[in-house]
Amino acid sequence: MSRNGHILAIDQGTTSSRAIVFDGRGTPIAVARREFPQHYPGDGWVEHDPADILRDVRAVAREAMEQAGLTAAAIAAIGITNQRETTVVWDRATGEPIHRAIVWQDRRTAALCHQIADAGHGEMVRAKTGLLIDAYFSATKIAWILDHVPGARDRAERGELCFGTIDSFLIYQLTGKAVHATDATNASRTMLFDIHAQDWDDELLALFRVPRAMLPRVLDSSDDYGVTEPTLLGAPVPIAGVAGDQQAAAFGQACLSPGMAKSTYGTGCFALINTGTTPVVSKNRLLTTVAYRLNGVTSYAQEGSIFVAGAAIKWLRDGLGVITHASQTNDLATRVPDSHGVYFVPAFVGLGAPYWDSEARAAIFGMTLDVGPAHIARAALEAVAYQTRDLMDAMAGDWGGAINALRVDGGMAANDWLCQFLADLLGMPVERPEIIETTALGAACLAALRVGLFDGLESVSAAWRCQSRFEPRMDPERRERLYAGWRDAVARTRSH
Ligand SMILES: Nc1ncnc2c1ncn2[C@@H]1O[C@H](COP(=O)(O)OP(=O)(O)O)[C@@H](O)[C@H]1O
Ligand SMILES: O=P(O)(O)OC[C@H](O)CO
Repeated sequence: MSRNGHILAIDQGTTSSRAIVFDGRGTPIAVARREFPQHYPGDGWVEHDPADILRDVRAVAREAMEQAGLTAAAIAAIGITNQRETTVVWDRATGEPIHRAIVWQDRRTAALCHQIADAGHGEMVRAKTGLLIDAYFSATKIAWILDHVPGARDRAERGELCFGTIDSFLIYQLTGKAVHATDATNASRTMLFDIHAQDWDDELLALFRVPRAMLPRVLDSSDDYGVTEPTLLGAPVPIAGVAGDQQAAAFGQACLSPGMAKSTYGTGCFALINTGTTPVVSKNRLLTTVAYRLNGVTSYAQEGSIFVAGAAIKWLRDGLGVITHASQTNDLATRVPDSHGVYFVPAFVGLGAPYWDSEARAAIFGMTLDVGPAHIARAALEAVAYQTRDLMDAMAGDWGGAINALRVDGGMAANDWLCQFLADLLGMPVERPEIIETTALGAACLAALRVGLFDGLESVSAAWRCQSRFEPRMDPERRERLYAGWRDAVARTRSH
């Protein structure tokens, strides 16, 4: 951020809510974070209590401001970024949710999705939304709430209920119920939004049985989202930037021209490549999605979503007990010359892109009696790199042009060994930025553009600085041999 003024970024994620204050040069000066409870009320069901989310977002926003020693007068704007697809339905008059939020990971509508796909709607959905019919996206989650909360469907038809992803729910609440809006990146994850026409689509609304009256207005990612209630920070502050977290990360990584790619390693892994103002339809089961929309002009991305990355490391810690801290995997991996032929396919909740096999389950292959914790830890890290290679090969096939480097971020990107192995396996440089909080930075940049702290996209590129660059070192023969072993292991976990 080139001029005076600070930006408050709110990053509402799957397991925690964060608020980060950025100074005028885009440097984070204060961070507050709270974890909140996950609810698993059924097999494959995952819910969040929107009241927990709202309470924590308010709290972390104030904590970050206090830490930074700032009042609302010093904040030029707020940027919001969020876990995507997660669905909230609330009462327009009171703002009260009528059900807990159904989280993106929730599989309860998988059977409904199979039915809709079997009825032959896949092509139409794909052509309009860029998505594959899957329980991951919001559409069938909304329908589920309308079908299971008594009277909800009629009330939704009458316009008494609002639907929103988490961004939209927060905007509604933080503006004192004044604004019901979302941005184009979040809309593109609902399976109800035509990414070419940039509008909700009647054919999709009819197919998924979602009344138009409950939908938010779709604005640019850098836009006027109203002002916060004075009680939040002591005075009203404009909300000026909004994007889904993976799109915000790509923006914060300055992936602003075609062919630039990022991969975020948190609970899951999400790789995005900017394809410019032309949406590229994947031949390799990747998603086409909105990267950002500025001044009414849409930039698109291709996305590969992997459901388990850091979650496998968490499982080594909490499930298997072979480590006490995730960062120990770095040392364990260097303690052995290789994984001793062990492959760990972390399909704990099925496989995402490019396989989309929700019935596949995790497995560890190739164990002999001399395999120890270091080999397993190494295999778990390697799996993250192999899955990224799956995505990057698919992207390269669709994209056609050169992908010169992969920019990485997220909690796992702190692992040097992983970054080096990733570069080796991709045969491509891997770049880690100085500011690892790229998701929040992206939301801050979007807000900064709107309120004039940034002049244009060049300022976003200038704010990105490389901290470490990992060059590929592995010989190609070894790289391909290792990767062939992974492909074989994946084939053995597939459900069909
Ligand atoms: N040094 C590390 N090496 C490997 N994995 C790590 C390391 N640090 C964190 N992780 C993993 O990264 C994840 C946390 O990343 P984070 O970006 O905070 O996730 P999220 O935003 O999805 O909650 C955890 O699953 C953790 O196991
Ligand atoms: O909250 P995260 O970082 O796990 O990201 C979740 C994604 O947006 C889901 O699509």
